[in-house]
Order: sequence, then structure tokens, then C-alpha cells
Amino acid sequence: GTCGTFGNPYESGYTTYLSPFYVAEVNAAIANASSPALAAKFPAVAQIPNFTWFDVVAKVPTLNTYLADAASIASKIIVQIVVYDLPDRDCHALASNGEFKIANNGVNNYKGYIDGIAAAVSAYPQVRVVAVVEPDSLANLVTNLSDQRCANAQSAYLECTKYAIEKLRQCNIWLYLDAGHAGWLGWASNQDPAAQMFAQVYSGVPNNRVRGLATNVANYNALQAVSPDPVTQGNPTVDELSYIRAIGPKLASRGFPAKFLVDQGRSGVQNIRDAWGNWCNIEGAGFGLRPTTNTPDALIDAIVWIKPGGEADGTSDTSAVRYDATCGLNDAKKPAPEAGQWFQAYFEDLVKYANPAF
Ligand SMILES: O=[N+]([O-])c1ccc(O[C@@H]2O[C@H](CO)[C@@H](O[C@@H]3O[C@H](CO)[C@@H](O[C@@H]4O[C@H](CO)[C@@H](O)[C@H](O)[C@H]4O)[C@H](O)[C@H]3O)[C@H](O)[C@H]2O)cc1
Ligand SMILES: [Mg+2]
Repeated sequence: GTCGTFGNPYESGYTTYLSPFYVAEVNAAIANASSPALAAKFPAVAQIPNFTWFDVVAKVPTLNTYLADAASIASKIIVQIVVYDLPDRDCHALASNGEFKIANNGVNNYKGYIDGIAAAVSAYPQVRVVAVVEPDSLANLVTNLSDQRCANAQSAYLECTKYAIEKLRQCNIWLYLDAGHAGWLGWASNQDPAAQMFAQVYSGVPNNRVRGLATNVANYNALQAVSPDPVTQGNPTVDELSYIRAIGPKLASRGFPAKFLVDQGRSGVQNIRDAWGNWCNIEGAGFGLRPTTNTPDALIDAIVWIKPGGEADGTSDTSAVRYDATCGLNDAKKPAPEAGQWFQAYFEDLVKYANPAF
């Protein structure tokens, strides 16, 4: 490509920007804390970088603000974002359905959303942007085309993802496509179809800035399980490291030399789910391994916190339009607010059960 470096964006010497959005959420949590002893730990949490989710187009202007702020802080700095606004988003679930609908000009709306992000990235070439692209989207195309909503969304997801990769090609951006997790695409029957699809998307845009894949986004799997969680039911890819070591070579052999980011933001406690497919506000979860480039495999660029701990996965209000039954299961903490909204009790648990401890 025409750009210089395209190695690990988290290379030494780079600091990672703290999202003011999340810092503000944690500061508010201090004011609402159930116990002063626990609240004493909250400021330390606010110092750990995570990703800012651009889940509505109205948030895109704040990206300019963040990039300008970051540029004023350090010459070598990384801003971490999640691109998350596909039309008919979260097609196999209800909790995170988005603002754009395919049936209502959604693909064009999405392209405008991407154009806004691309303009911000171009305006601040001195700031590195690491972007996770569309959690749950391509993974749903691997396993859920039997769901009419996903089948209907397939071509739009692929067109929108291609557009995002084409537009987000500035020399200061690194893209990681979302790749589900060990309990999703890690099943043997899913690995090859997944590798095939990711490699096809990668090859579809020459000279792209797709560095690799992001796994375990908004999920709870260990990077390296001490012992298999019972829910893994004999699946050899018991954790994210085994999933990555299984799918990495399958991607490389198909022309996609993918590197990985692994979300460990809510992975501090294992054996807390009734089933591996349960994903909503899982009770007992704790903040996990701290972000680092000290990873167990060269395939992994960094351990990161992508889902901001404390922001809900979905509402438990059965009367809500976006109520998903998964958020009503026994292992889902209740009462929970809408996806993305601050869930104070859940945040306090994440701090309480954090491993490593705060
Ligand atoms: O014994 N075997 O050999 C065998 C073989 C195959 C088997 O089938 C596999 O079973 C897996 C479950 O074990 C399924 O994985 C679940 O798929 C769901 C979507 O369908 C995901 O939900 C998403 O989760 C996101 C957060 O991660 C949410 O943000 C998002 O809103 C939400 O929709 C779950 O995580 C994920 O765990 C696979 O599809 C399925 O193919 C099972 C056994
Ligand atoms: Mg979700």
C-alpha cells in the first residue's frame, strides 16, 4: 500500500487515549456508589482505556473532538473506536437493533455515517485510530442465515462493510473486523465458513487497512482458560487463544494474514454462564486482564477492553420494543437498562469481581 507502517498499532511509545465519555460515566458512578469502600476503586477503572462505540450517527461529530483532544495530549497517541451502526443491526437479536433500517434507505444512511468517520480520521493524520468494525455482523452471516432477518441483511452487511473498508483507508487508521468469539465461530463446523468469508471480505478491497480481527467483543471468554468452562461442551477451542490459533492459519492460507485484538474487559471470572450462547448482562462477571501488548502469541497484537464495562447489553424490561429473551435468562442480571445505557449495579459487580483485582 502507499502508507508507511502497517505493523502493530500498539507499538511501544504510543499511549492510548482515555474516552472522556467513559471517564464521565465512571465519575457519575462514584456519586451513585452503593459503598464508599467500593467507590474508592472506581477512579482506577477510569484510567484504563477502552473503546468508544459510535452506535448512532449523532455521535460522529464527537470523534472530531476526541481526535483534536488526543492530538493536543501526545504526538504518539491512539484513539480506540467501534464502528457500529449497520442497517438492520444485530439481526439475530433484538437488544442492540440500531437506528438504520435497510427498508428505509439504511444502506445510504450508513454510507453517510462512514463518510463522517472517514472525514474525522483524515482531519487528524497525526492521531492513530484503531477501529473495531461492526460487532456481531459478519459472524451472524456465518451462523444465522436461517434467521430471515439475517438472510435479508446479508447483502447490505457485505456492501456496507466493503464501503467502510474502502473509505477507512487513511494511513493513520488500523481496522479489525469483528469475529465473534470461541463460543461462536470457534466451533469446528463454523471455522472454515468463517475463514472463507473474512478472507473474501479482506481480498475484496485491495490496499486496505484491515490489520485483522477482533474477538470476544462484549463477551466473557477467557484468553487462556485455566480449565475448560463446562459450557464449552467439549469444544476444543475452549478460550480465545485456542480460537485464534485455530482460525489464524485458516485465514493466512486464504490470503488474509490477520492479527488479532482480544476483548478481556468482562472476562475476569469464568464458569458464570448457564450456556455458552448466553451473552446478556451475565451476572458475576468481573473486569479482566488489563490492556497490554504482552500477549501469549504473536498473532495477538494486544489485549484490549472493547465493550465498556458498565454499559448494558440489553434491557430486561419485557415490555420494551428491543426486549430480547436472552436478557431475561437466569444468568442475566436484572433489572437492566437498554443496551449501551449505564448499568450501575453491573459496573459495581465488575469492580467487585475484577480479576486481577483493583
Ligand atoms: O456441539 N457442537 O458441535 C456445536 C456446534 C455448533 C453449535 O452452534 C453454535 O452454538 C453457539 C453457542 O454455543 C452459537 O454462538 C452464539 O451465537 C449467538 C448468535 O447466534 C451469539 O449471540 C450474540 O452475542 C453477542 C455478544 O457476543 C451479542 O452482542 C449479540 O447481540 C448476540 O446475538 C452468542 O454470543 C454466541 O455464543 C453459534 O451461533 C452456533 O453456531 C453448537 C454446538
Ligand atoms: Mg450486543
